[in-house]
Amino acid sequence: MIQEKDLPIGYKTAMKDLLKEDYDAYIRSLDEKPYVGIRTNLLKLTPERLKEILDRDFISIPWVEEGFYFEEEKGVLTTSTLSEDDKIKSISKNPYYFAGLYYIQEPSAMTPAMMAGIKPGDKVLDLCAAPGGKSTQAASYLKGEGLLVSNDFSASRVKALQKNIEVSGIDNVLITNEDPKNLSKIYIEYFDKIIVDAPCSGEGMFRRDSAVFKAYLSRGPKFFTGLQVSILNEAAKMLKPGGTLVYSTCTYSKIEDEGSLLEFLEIHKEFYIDKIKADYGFEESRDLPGTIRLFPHKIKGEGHFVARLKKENRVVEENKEKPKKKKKSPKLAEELVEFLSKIKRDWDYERIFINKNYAYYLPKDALIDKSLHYIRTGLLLGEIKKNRFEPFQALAMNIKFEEWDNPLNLTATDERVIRYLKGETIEADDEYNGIRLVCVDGFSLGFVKQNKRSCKNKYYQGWRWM
Ligand SMILES: C[S@@+](CC[C@H](N)C(=O)[O-])C[C@H]1O[C@@H](n2cnc3c(N)ncnc32)[C@H](O)[C@@H]1O
Repeated sequence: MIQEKDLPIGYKTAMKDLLKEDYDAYIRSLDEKPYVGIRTNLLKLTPERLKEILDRDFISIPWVEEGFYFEEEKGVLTTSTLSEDDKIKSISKNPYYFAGLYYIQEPSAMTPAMMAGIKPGDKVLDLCAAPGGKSTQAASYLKGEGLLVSNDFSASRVKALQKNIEVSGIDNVLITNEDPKNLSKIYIEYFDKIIVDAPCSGEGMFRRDSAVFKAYLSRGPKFFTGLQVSILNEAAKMLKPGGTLVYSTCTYSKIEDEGSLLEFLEIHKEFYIDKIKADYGFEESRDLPGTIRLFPHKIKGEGHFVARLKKENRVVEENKEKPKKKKKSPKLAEELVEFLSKIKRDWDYERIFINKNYAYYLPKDALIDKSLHYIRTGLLLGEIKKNRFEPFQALAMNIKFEEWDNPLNLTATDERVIRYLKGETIEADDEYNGIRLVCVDGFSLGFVKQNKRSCKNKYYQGWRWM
């Protein structure tokens, strides 16, 4: 636990200036445990259904309809010391978590994507996206329509982003690992909504993550201001006129928050602040009205800063680009077509893209440019092998129960669920030969290759329950 005496003098002075008479209440809040939140994956179920299925009377997070406090686990998410039974009940080891029914997210961190006003059909860019909290939330709001481009600069962090997107069953997505400068050369005025959840000094996360505090002591806020402005500058180029840009940080530092925004607004006269109401205990910034701070002594959540900007609308010149010639549909391997025909869905075979034997289902009408480093172009369906098609985990997570003819549907309390998630061979109740979808209470978990009753495990090794 961090104590006042550990805090750098410069930080304390800045916080006293920011909080005035509330400073002591803020310091006291550092002694309290942080809140843990879960957010319903609206692609898979409603918040009411999630409550029912988890059989808990959760308290709602006031500012995010689909978010709940997970009171029992207020504090650190350690499961290594728990018994196997208690682990299953915990939020991060529950089979429904593996089915992608919810995302574990700090309650304040649910605010920025919600403030972006994302609607089905929008083109959304999440520019600093890893590990994927805001991206998975944005995809929930898109409801499978439109496009999500989810980017992170860090090659290591983008792996967690990819996993979280795939577990959530998202298909209308491009995942990139790029410097925003490269993206802005291609996606010119392309997006309706952009989220810049910027790298920051993390002052709002001190009580939650001691590593953030240590990093802060070595770098401090100034380091991040220039970086944030440079990211915002690239975002500006990619936003459509009339579009919305949400900038957020998990820091209180005015040098970063107001500082970066004022510098940005000075350069970009075409942007203005679209006011966020200071409801729910949020605090309006005195220096930049219409932007808000979330403080742990005011709300049940950690520290955050959120601003919503709009780009002025103007008449855009008609796109004179010649219509691209329709590409000839690739001749698809029979095995792939046969497999996809088992899933009750109207596949648009022209959207299937094969790269080195890997088959992807591309998002509709998405701009994809060879110069960029894509980690995923749409939904990774699987691999075309000699005389067979090997479906992948991402596809399984995207399939709905009713789309598969004879899923192996297990209840959450069936011991085979955890054995399956651990990678073991399990026995089915009925005989079948071939690839079969495994579900928990009607939600997909992965595939098995069944022979009579024996089900060879196809659950992705890197995601196993431990
Ligand atoms: C606050 S975290 C993002 C958290 C994420 N939005 C979420 O909700 O899960 C900031 C991210 O910015 C990334 N980052 C750092 N420099 C960047 C840059 N120049 N361009 C894009 N992303 C960058 C970091 O790798 C980090 O993942």
